[in-house]
Amino acid sequence: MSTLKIAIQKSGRLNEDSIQILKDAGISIDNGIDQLKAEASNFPLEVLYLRNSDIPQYLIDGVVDIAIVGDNLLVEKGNDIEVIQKLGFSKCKVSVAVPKAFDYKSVQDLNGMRIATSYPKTVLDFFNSKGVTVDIHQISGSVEIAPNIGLADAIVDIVSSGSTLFKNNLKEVEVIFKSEAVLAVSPKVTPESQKIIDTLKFRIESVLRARKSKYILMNVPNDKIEAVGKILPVLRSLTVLPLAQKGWSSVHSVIDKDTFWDVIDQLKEAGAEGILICPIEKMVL
Ligand SMILES: Nc1ncnc2c1ncn2[C@@H]1O[C@H](COP(=O)(O)OP(=O)(O)OP(=O)(O)O)[C@@H](O)[C@H]1O
Ligand SMILES: O=P(O)(O)OC[C@H]1O[C@H](OP(=O)(O)OP(=O)(O)O)[C@H](O)[C@@H]1O
Ligand SMILES: [Mg+2]
Repeated sequence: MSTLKIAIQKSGRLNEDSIQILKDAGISIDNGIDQLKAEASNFPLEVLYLRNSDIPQYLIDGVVDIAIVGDNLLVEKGNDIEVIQKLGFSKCKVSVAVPKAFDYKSVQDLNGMRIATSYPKTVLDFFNSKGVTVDIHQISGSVEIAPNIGLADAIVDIVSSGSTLFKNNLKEVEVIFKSEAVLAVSPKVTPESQKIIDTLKFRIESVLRARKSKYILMNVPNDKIEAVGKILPVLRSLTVLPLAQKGWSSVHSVIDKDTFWDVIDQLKEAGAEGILICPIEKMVL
């Protein structure tokens, strides 16, 4: 059987979450601290630990079959590298920011200005689409300092909490797009590798689904089950099991992790008691 080659970031913001998602998908690998390559012990997968910024080119060349990479880098690369799964971590925005004192009204205000960035193609495409001409200064890091040292009038960089902008006296004025870590596939992938990719994707989907959900159990008087059932969004139907105490049942379901506090209040009002919320490890539909 052939082995799938996957690229993940060697060190940085994506490294730990990338390894964790593979582990949660049942694949055991080392953390890449002292090595550039590792074989999974229980899945046909070879992991290459690379610089995030080098990964799009490795995908294009077919050096790796698949990768976990920041979507912003695929956008910057501009080739049609297929994204098969958004992974829900390393969420950020690629934004335009200007000094706080800049009286910004619209993107036209940046016509003829100098923009510092690590993402020149993204910047060019964005301003071209708005009919605005800018002068791009490409730098590879510490972009937010550029306006303060007179290198640029504005910047395009990654924004997450906004604290780097704040500390450098800048304000976000345009969000070009939102990014997160994604699973991307090489255009040169072979049919044999594709089969392993399908298995891996299936596992990762189950992990992501489980991360979004909680398992909920509660005791409900039998005459209130219908009312409780209306509150619970269920996969197929509720699981209802009789309790030792006559007239009561144990009701089980799956709920969205972000909304369970709201749902719990409604369930209590509808007559549910002894509510338990548990994590779900995997969820296969
Ligand atoms: N502050 C942030 N919050 C959330 N996600 C971020 C943030 N900064 C960057 N990211 C996302 O994480 C990815 C990796 O960022 P990181 O700073 O670790 O690496 P890098 O400087 O792009 O990479 P490398 O040195 O590996 O080439 C980025 O491409 C982006 O998608
Ligand atoms: O909005 P915030 O939460 O402040 O995050 C944004 C900052 O995070 C990233 O830098 P990082 O910390 O990865 O440093 P780097 O430039 O050395 O990669 C990015 O380049 C911004 O500078
Ligand atoms: Mg960074």
